[in-house]
Amino acid sequence: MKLDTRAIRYLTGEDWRVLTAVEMGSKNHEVVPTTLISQISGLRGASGVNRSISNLAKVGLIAKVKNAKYDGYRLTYGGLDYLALNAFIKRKSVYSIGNQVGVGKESDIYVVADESGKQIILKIHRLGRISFRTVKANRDYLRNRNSASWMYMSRLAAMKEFAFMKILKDNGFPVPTPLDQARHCVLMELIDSYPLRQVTSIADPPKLYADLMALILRFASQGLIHGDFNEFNILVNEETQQPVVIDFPQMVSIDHTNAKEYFDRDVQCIKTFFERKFKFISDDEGPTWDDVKRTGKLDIEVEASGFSKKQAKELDKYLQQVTQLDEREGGEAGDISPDEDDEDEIEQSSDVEEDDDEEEAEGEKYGGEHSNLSKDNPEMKNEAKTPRALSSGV
Ligand SMILES: Nc1ncnc2c1ncn2[C@@H]1O[C@H](COP(=O)(O)OP(=O)(O)OP(=O)(O)O)[C@@H](O)[C@H]1O
Repeated sequence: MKLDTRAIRYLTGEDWRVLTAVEMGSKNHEVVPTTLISQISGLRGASGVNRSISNLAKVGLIAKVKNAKYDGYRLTYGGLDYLALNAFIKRKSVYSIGNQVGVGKESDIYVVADESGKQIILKIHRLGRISFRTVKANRDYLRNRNSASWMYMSRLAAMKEFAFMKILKDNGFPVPTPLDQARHCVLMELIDSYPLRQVTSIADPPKLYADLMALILRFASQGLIHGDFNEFNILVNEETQQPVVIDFPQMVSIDHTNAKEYFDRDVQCIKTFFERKFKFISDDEGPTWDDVKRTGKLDIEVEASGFSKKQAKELDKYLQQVTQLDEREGGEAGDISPDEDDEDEIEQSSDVEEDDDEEEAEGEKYGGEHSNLSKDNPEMKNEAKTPRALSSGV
């Protein structure tokens, strides 16, 4: 799923209203009927609405869907991306967009720039991209019998990530500074470092190991467990050797039912990695659950930030299902975007751009591992220094 922003500057005010109407309509309609789009958009005259619908479908922001009872449209990931970007542009958080620098299992990472030209990171959450070739019942469950569920879950992941990053940063943890959040997207400080997995020179592995274990304990003392603390989510600066932790949608409280399991897994991940990569085995066992002494309660305080306990539970339930299914499938869950997954329902009209080849190629690229495009392709990193302006006005 590529972020193609070429059309953003050509959308008219009416197009934006219609796009927003499709988004609103999809909250309770899997396929939003044209009449409803027209009604929500508040635009007078069917011709204007139809023109916008056709414009939006042409650039793949909405897709026509044939339903048993009626025809209508649904928002695509591209459409949701545009809405989020537009919110950032209006708030002056984003001015231009650069290159993709990372692909996670459930997100895309881009370098963007604000109005002053400062480079920042845009993380687009894409939950539901991993769709499962298992029984349809699983897919239906994951989607809550509603295609809007991938949008909702991706938004929850972004909200959670932003809320946790904020409270962690405010409390002196080494995490990127969170800058803004809209829909399923988060803006954050760009850390000029590579994931530990890719860093070639670690001057003092025992020291970094000790620092990371101390960090796991420090999180826990504040009531939190990262839950995915591994060589992909720890960025290490090659000069200073300082770690910065990223990726928070799976963070849990030390009071969570599976807290001990997650804590032990975080510790074990670091141990295994250091042994494999640096042949380093520590003399001591590393921190255990018994070492955790609560001195703070960021897990409770974060609830006041706009990401509620109820939302945390919903996301947690979804992520647990995904993990279980992934394990059952031996980690070979297919990478299929919601856009592609609904393919059989989509009318293959010239109005709808569905680039299947591209999706397949991307699926291979993810291959269960992260590929940091900037590291592999230095040219891309340079290109990212001249992000493309998004809005026409400026
Ligand atoms: N703030 C940042 N600064 C620099 N690079 C970043 C930043 N955030 C993410 N990245 C890059 O993007 C990659 C993916 O980011 P992240 O781990 O947040 O995505 P994810 O989809 O949650 O990954 P996962 O597959 O672990 O679920 C990172 O490995 C890193 O290379």
